[in-house]
Amino acid sequence: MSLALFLTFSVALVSLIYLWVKKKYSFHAENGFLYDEPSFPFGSFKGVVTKTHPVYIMKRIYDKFKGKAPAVGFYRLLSPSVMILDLDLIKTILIRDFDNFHNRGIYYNEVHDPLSAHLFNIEDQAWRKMRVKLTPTFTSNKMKMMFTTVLNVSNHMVEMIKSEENLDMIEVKEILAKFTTDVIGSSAFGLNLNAIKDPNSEFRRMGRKVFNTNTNVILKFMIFNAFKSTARKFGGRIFDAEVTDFFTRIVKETIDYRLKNKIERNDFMDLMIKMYIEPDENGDKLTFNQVLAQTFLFFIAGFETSSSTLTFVLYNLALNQDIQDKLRDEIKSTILKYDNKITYEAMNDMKYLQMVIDETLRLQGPVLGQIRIADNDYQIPNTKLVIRKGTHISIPTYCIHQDPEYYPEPEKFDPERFNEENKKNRHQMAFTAFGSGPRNCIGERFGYMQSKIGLISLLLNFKFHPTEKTQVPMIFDKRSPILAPPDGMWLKVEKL
Ligand code: HEM
Repeated sequence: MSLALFLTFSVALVSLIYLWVKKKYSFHAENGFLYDEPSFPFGSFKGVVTKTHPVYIMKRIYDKFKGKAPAVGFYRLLSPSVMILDLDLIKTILIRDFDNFHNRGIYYNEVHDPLSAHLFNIEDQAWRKMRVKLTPTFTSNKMKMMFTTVLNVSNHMVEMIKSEENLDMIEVKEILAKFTTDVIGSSAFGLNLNAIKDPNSEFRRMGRKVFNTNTNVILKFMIFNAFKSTARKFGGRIFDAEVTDFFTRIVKETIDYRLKNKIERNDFMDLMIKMYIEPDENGDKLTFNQVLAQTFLFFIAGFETSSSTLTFVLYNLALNQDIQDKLRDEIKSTILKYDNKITYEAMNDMKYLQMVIDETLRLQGPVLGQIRIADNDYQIPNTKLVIRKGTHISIPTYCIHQDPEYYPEPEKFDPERFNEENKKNRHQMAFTAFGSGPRNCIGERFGYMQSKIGLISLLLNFKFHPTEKTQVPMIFDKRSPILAPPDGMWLKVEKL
């Protein structure tokens, strides 16, 4: 090829790419939306992971456009997204018009990446059927049955902390992650994992592998999501072979062992095994891969969210000693009322405990927001704006939780925001740490229960203080998919 031909070809190619990108980035303008000016190739997310956490980018967009329109456009790489700013519209999308917004539009690949085809990601009828099947796992009755198992695990955690030689500077995030790993291991897999005591716990290592993502993994996830059908065609996998093989082996061994020894434990695995071997009223059974994916989801959804919540509760209590003392007093006096026993009923009677957890979820809730995808074109009520079919929708939970219109002095930790009266006077959508509508968090009860049990045990035995390594103010770890402290959570622990 001559140089002139080569140059002509290159110029033509660059011009074509330029026009294609320009067309992509004109989507919101063409649809009449206010939008955040994108820059190639990250769209609105320039500097994500390398410089900042996506939640700060979302907050910049929210603060700039809130009050100017019910919704604003932005771009994830080249894909258009719409952030919903108005609370009434959020309610309409999540609840009233749920039929048009029932999917999240997240990449999954049943064939090449079976772990990814779980309840959080799957769509349409497959999601509906699975949600109906899994809902009975999380009733109050089921929680009550698992209560003692969780309490036993939390007692192990207390013993482990007591045996530490130096309590002046302890990294509590890792201890709490081991606690919730053991809780999920025992309640979902029926295994006595002992990650708390075992520094080489395989389960904990797998958990770290899934959540301690690096730039490559996050970029891969963004690219697969931006080009879903191509990624599917080429067998794109989010989870690496080691994680897939580990969970496949554990689930298979657990099922085989229980079936062979006729073991029934009334836990999550039991329910899955029943759905695996017994057809439902339509004659459908779950496949092994379906069982595998849901069990894996319960593991990843269950341990990191709750351990992160617990980590931040301890952080907030260390920085607010008066609130810590008040909460400990409530725990002690409530237990006295219940024959000096920590019971399911006593736990549910601790109203201040609930308020402290909710205020933590407001300030540092692990999940940044809710996502949905528009099934069909959708005209935003009382406007001419139309959200086009296939557009990604973002509900900016973190930004709403930080909005001074709903929470005056938003950076202040104040559990009273969640007393009955304040809750009643606030818009229902101003607090959505567990999402809302038919696709909300299915594990909410379990998340609260393990967080509460962990806190009751810890506060009865220890007092928590900040150290010089405790970060104030908190700047979230830019590499973490959920909100997490950047270098662990270092606190001083005083034995009581
Ligand atoms: C403090 C703890 C937790 C928090 C803050 C939390 C938060 C959330 C949020 C915000 C969503 C998205 C809801 C939406 O899009 O409307 C979600 C979904 C989900 N969560 Fe949780 N979660 C927690 C604990 C758990 C636990 C313990 C489990 C299971 C053992 C769990 C399982 C799930 C599942 C399966 C979904 C997807 C539901 C669906 O698509 O139908 N979560 N969670």
